[in-house]
Amino acid sequence: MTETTKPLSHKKIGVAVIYNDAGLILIDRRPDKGLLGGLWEFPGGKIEPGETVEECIKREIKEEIDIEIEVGENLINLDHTYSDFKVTLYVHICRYLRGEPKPIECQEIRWVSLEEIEQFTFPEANTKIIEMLKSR
Ligand SMILES: Nc1nc2c([nH]c(=O)n2[C@H]2C[C@H](O)[C@@H](COP(=O)(O)OP(=O)(O)OP(=O)(O)O)O2)c(=O)[nH]1
Ligand SMILES: [Mg+2]
Repeated sequence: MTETTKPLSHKKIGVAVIYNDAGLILIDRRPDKGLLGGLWEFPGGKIEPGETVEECIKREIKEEIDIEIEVGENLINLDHTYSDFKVTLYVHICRYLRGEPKPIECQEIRWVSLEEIEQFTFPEANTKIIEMLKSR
């Protein structure tokens, strides 16, 4: 018997952990329909050809949430394999600058503390990110 295995698609994603001046972190809830539907995430999206991670993060946050941020240090880069695709998440710590957050591509946005974040369900790949944030 011959097994044909299609290579998994591999997405490279810039991810923002955005802190405001009160020390809260911005999270958003993915649409119910589609991939990882209804789960909470840190805002971000696909890195386009020719773009740096920092440029990607700034652009995605403007497009998806309509706020301005300062992209700071790299927290972690991590690979994760879901059942039918792979991701590499390039995660940066960011600072909220200005603008009223708007749920343009998500269903809900919240500012939460690191203690509260436990109560929200994130994709599997995020476990490590949250662990890293707690150990800082
Ligand atoms: N932005 C973000 N994406 C995350 C996190 N954790 C995690 O596993 N991901 C995954 C989910 C998605 O597959 C991918 C983000 O890509 P995306 O939301 O821009 O695009 P997508 O794959 O949902 O949609 P598509 O354009 O491929 O149809 O990274 C996270 O905390 N933030
Ligand atoms: Mg996205």
